[in-house]
Amino acid sequence: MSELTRKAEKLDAADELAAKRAEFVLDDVVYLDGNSLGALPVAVPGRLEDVVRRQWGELRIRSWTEGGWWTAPERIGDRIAPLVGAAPGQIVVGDSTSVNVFKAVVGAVRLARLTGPERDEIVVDATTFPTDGYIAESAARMTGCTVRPVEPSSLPDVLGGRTAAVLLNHVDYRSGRLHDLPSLTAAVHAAGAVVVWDLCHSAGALPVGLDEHGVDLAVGCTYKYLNGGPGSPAFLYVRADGQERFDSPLPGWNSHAEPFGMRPSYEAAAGAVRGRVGTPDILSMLALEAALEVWDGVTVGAVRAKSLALTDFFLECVEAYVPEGRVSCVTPLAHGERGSQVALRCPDAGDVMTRLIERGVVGDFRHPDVLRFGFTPLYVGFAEVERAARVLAEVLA
Ligand SMILES: Cc1ncc(COP(=O)(O)O)c(C=O)c1O
Ligand SMILES: Nc1c(O)cccc1C(=O)C[C@H](N)C(=O)O
Repeated sequence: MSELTRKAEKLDAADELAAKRAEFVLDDVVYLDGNSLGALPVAVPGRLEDVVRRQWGELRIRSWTEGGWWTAPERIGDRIAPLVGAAPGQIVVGDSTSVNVFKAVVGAVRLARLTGPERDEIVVDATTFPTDGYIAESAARMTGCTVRPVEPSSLPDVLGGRTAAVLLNHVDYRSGRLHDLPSLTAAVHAAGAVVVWDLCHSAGALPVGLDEHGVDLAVGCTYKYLNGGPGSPAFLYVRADGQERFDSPLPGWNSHAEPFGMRPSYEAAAGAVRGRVGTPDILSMLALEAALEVWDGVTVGAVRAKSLALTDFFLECVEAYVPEGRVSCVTPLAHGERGSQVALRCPDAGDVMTRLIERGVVGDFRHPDVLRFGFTPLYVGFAEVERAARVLAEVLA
């Protein structure tokens, strides 16, 4: 037994989250792609069966009221809230992340213009996941703004009296770099602008502190570290003291103060409900609700501690096993700058990932040359990490 195998055994034995793995459907594949699609929680199939057969099949329309379907977006938002450091009443679940980026960015420009009508720039993280950039472009055209791309580290240099809104990713999807949410939020506020954070790669992986750091608006998906399933609905956070001024560009009837009043004129509901649009996707939404039960008794702090230990150990194993110079690490080594993934660059990354998957180690490939490995602390163990690095070294040899 090698030294690293022994170390993995010790780390697994001391892992306080180890028992959580049994709450997921897993096999002997090393699954390091939870930053794309989280694994299936054991509770989900049975819950969906009930939702379909009893709630839909037997109760039918009654489920909207008696079964709590109508209030699911806010109820599930409140279940996500503590995971991202938000008090209740500020998060609604629904629609895709892309749609919520649209609501948040247009809403942010409208908020900024209440006090600065001349503001006409939307600043966007230059390395953003593409959908955010595409939507910011469209939001800019609709609001008479221009988009200004910037590396997050240079953000303070471009902020000014013209900045209306700033859209940033908390963790970069490709490199795994964690951006400094507290200081960047403070810089945006000092310029009198409104910030929107995309939490897709941090929600459920590390502490976010939305309320603590005074974030205005945030969006995130639920199918990565929150394990809600393929295409599960996203979430939108609107800070409590901005809700009354939040003017959604998609004011569907579900966000109306009195939706069943069927009135021709629009009056926005109070609270987080104002972020809703139309009829929620109940099957996906209630699958997500069941998936979130794995968080009972788990703190985000414990998840973060294990996440850092997993990524540290993976880097240590890669360093020990992989021939020198064969890959270079794109993810920052400093804990304060690392999300819950490790990205390694190598010229033949596409082929390498195909061969890794054939050998039971699943990560993903991001164009043009990045191998991405995501570590979900609720179900990934240290022995698996050692095995992944060992197989990677064999494939690269
Ligand atoms: C940072 C980020 N934003 C947005 C998305 C996707 O948005 P949507 O849920 O609308 O597909 C992803 C991943 O798919 C992402 O990584
Ligand atoms: N949302 C996805 C999908 O529908 C299919 C495949 C992958 C995804 C992803 O989530 C990709 C992911 N956001 C990324 O960071 O690359």
